[in-house]
Amino acid sequence: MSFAEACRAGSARDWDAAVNHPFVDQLLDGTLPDDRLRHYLVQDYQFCDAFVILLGAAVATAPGLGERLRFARVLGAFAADEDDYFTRSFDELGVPPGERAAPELARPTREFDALMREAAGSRSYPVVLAVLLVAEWLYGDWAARGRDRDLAALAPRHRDWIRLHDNPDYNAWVDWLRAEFDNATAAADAEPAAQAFARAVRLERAFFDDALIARTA
Ligand SMILES: Cc1ncc(CO)c(N)n1
Repeated sequence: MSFAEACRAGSARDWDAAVNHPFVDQLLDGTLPDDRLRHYLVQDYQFCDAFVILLGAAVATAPGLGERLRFARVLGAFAADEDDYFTRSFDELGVPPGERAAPELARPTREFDALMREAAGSRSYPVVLAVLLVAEWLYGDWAARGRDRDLAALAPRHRDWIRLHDNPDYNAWVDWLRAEFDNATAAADAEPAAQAFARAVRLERAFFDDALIARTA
């Protein structure tokens, strides 16, 4: 078992709970109420802010030009496609500018933000990779559940969020990140990376929990 697989196995309860979360079930079924999607996307747009910082830290701490360019390309694609998705969905859901830019943060959002900023500040490539890998791999895992569904029947704000996290480019990026994580942790003290990995998985689960239980603003 690779180190990445061992980390995932060590967090299997939280990982599986997140991948099979009722939020994901409802998203895949097209039954997710708009007020829940709205809450989730408003919080996730704040997640994206620190995620861009984390990708920037990956650019800065990667061992060489090849890896640096890989992160830089993903950063560019993220800044375009993902931001377009948010803008379109916020328009459809009638989210006002203030709530897009500076909403009240839910607790898992604050904690995830803190974890990503800490990881970026650590300037440790394995720790940066651990948090990036969880965010991308876990999202790839739940989105892959859509493969045996008729996604064409879904509203674009549901369908596009699933497809952003399950397409050939995205899947190749997750595979690459996983291999990079295995390499980087083989060459360094892996314990801080393993801890960051476990913390990130807990927060992914909490992030979905919050999306379903939080009160509508
Ligand atoms: C909370 C969360 N985790 C992971 C992703 C995918 O990077 C996302 N958009 N939001």
